[in-house]
Amino acid sequence: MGPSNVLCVLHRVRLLSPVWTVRLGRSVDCKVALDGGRPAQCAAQQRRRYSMESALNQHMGELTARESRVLARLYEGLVTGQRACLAESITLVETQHPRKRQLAQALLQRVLDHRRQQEELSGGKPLAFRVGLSGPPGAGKSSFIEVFGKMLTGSGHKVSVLAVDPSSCTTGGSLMGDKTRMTELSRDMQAYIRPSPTSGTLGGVTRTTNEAIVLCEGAGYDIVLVETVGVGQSEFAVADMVDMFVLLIPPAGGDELQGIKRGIIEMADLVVITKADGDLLVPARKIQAEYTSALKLLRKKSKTWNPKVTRMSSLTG
Ligand SMILES: Nc1nc2c(ncn2[C@@H]2O[C@H](COP(=O)(O)OP(=O)(O)OP(=O)(O)O)[C@@H](O)[C@H]2O)c(=O)[nH]1
Repeated sequence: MGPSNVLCVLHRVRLLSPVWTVRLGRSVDCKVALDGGRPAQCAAQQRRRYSMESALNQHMGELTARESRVLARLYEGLVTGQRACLAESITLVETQHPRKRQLAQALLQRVLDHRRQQEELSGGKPLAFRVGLSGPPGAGKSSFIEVFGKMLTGSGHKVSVLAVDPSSCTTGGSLMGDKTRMTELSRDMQAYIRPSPTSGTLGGVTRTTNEAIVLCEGAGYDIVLVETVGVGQSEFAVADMVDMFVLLIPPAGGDELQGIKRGIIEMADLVVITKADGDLLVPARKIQAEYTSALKLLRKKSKTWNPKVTRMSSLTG
């Protein structure tokens, strides 16, 4: 058992994902809000898509010559996969400055248009797969992402990691997305790691994260991992933006099922019991059995997918 197990599940889910996201019956508003690039899966989604596009157009005032140059530079750099331009573009969408917000909206519009063209060329298949990863502090999320991310880049994927940390709103910076937590992956040229500071509200998490996802996809990253600390409301918003939501649970710490909000368990498509090695292997097995029973009691969300519980170790596989 190990990250490769998760990779297998991910591949299976990816095959199902176009029908699956809709069948799960989730609110897909967040995902569709800025996601004109995905093939329209139902009339309602299409309606939302058009209303978002017209909203974007309305907000776009006249750009100055300098702004147009900045926009062209960022767009060209982004779609040709330049990491510096991706970083600058994400900073732009995170801004609170009204004029820069307009520029960000114009950039997003161009990136969405580009992605739509790319998707048409690939026969309507979504170009990227989004995975949300959540768990309590210390669950082993960054260790898992490090190993899992390397495995994905090793099999030819381009991976971006967005670390959402709503607690950082007072400083405006992100504490959680510190690159030093994923040293190997941050050196990998096929991976891009980005803390995603928020404007402090749930709406802030939703907007900036959603827009950052769109930019990463526009820059050619075909797997987008969104990491949240499973202690607030932000993971509910993130769960709605992704194709697959993974809950990471550590084996130690007492009554784990009590400690995790039931609602988050209900959102999970895959539960991963982390640190299943050494002395923690036995408790990991026990928790795996508990979660397997707990998930059986929950209402089935999808006809095509049953949430799974697996265990892994970032140290031993
Ligand atoms: N034995 C063992 N320890 C692990 C494993 N994965 C992570 N750890 C340890 O668990 C601790 C927390 O790991 P992190 O990966 O930083 O956990 P996190 O969920 O990202 O933590 P936050 O950044 O606080 O949210 C570290 O001391 C790791 O060395 C594992 O697979 N096995």
